[in-house]
Amino acid sequence: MYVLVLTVIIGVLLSLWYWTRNYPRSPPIYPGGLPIIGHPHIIIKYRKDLWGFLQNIADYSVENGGIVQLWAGPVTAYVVSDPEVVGNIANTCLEKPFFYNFLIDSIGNGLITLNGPTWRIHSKLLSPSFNQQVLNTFLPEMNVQSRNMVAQMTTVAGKGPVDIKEFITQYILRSVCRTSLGLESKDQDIIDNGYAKALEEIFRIVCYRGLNVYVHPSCIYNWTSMRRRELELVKIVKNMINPIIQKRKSELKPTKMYNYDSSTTVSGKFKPTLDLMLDLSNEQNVLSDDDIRAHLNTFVAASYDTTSAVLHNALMVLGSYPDVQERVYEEVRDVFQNNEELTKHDMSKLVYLEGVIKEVLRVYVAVPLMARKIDADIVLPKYTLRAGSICILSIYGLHRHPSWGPDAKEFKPERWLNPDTLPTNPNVYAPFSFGKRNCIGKQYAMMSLKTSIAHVVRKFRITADINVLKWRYEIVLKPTTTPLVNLTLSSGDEGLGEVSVIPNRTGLHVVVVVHVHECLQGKAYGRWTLHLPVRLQVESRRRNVTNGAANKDSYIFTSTWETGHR
Ligand code: HEM
Repeated sequence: MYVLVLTVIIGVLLSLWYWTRNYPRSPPIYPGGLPIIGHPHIIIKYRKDLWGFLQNIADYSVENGGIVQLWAGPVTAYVVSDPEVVGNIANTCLEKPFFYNFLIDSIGNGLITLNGPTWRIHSKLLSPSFNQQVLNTFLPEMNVQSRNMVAQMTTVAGKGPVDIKEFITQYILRSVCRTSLGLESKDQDIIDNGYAKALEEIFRIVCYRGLNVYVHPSCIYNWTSMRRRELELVKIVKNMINPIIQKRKSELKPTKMYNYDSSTTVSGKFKPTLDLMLDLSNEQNVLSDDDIRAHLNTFVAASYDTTSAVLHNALMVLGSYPDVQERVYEEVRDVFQNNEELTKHDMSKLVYLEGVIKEVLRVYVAVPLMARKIDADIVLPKYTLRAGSICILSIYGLHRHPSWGPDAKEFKPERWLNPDTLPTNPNVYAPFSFGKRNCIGKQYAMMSLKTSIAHVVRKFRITADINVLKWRYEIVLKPTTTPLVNLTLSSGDEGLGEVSVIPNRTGLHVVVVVHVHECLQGKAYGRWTLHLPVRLQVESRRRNVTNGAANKDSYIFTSTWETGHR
């Protein structure tokens, strides 16, 4: 009798499973799924190379008409790389799936995790803090922080292959913490040593939980040492950020500086995002202290990993493609001229650099996947995506879509210079997502990347090889090994004093006086690119470089250029 009942139950479950998986108009199923359980065992098998597994699924989706289906028990997920379908879902499904909630427990409910009408209201309220007029006021701060990063990099220039990650992450953190929290330089330690490190670790824990199904249920997760550590970190973050909010509140109240117009600024330079939020909380009573803390944490967390990964990739790419680097250098030199800082007008002149950044974001995509919850059945020409399922949108797949042409996988910044060489369908490019929930910080990120890359390229010649790197998935794609770069000081026309060129038997004997920048004093060695008023052959090589201090802030370099001509 029992055997009969058991057989009937198993039979019903299997039929249910078969029916739901092969629901009429269901997309193709990714191979290897087990009845009822689905695909989790494959994730466990590939846990050491999760990115390899995710790439396989994305490729399978491209090869099978742009959609593929997977499941874990009752949860169905579609991986979509068809540009039309991705566009449709990004615009119509605005809710995030359950695993985004893991972030709420730790950093609060900010724009990334909010759903429904609250997201709509907060998103509308916060967008003014990222409009172009406000971003322009952040530019001087980005220049200052870029110069600090360059000065730090100078200490390792000429010392062979080095790891520059710390300089990059500090640049990103300091700029974003100062522009969003309004922290002054004296508070630098709070940023460098406490807040950011705690947020970074929280993010790592949340990411681990998201990728490991067995710690999804709170009843299990709450008993883990990971959760205990997470709670400690949450406390650290709260204890740091609450006093900052309270202090700023008390500073602003007496002067009634709340009204958010871009002319009133903290320390006479810019107005941080925190001020806008305090204004909204004071005048309109719409944001609580908890909301403010959640939004600030979200901005720092959302920008830190992403923008530093892209900046790192961009510098690696420049080091791997010397011709591209040379062209960026020429453009940057023309735009900077003799100035120390880039202005808002300079931003639009850095056309080639913008192409390079866009191509880095396409080929070395920072956020390769994002997810949405499907709230009502979506009927597509071939398939129906069922309500209650999760949709993984493959940005990685879009960026390799056949409409990019046969060279889709190649790094070619030139394609951005001529609109005719770009795909006609705009949906195949989405490094910052698209639709209504796209990245609020995308202009901020572009401005920060342009400024920092321009400052670095102006000062250094970079050598690296990005093609040796392998990648791991942690929401943001990161290299599995430490990427190393060679930095060599270069000198453009800035700082260049008198130049005398004396022809000799083998070529040209060049004597150059270089006025050395403050931060380079005592370290002016390495290779210098000299842009002479006369055009030398490309194959010119410089040798016999000698240097000696002429006075406090200039050096004399003498060198012989073999031109092959006389
Ligand atoms: C190169 C750097 C960046 C990249 C590649 C990037 C990418 C993305 C992507 C793909 C999303 C969609 C995520 C999803 O729907 O699951 C997103 C959302 C978001 N990003 Fe960024 N981001 C970058 C920089 C920034 C910066 C600098 C900030 C803030 C200062 C920021 C704040 C946000 C926020 C708040 C959201 C959630 C928007 C919403 O749902 O309303 N991001 N970003």
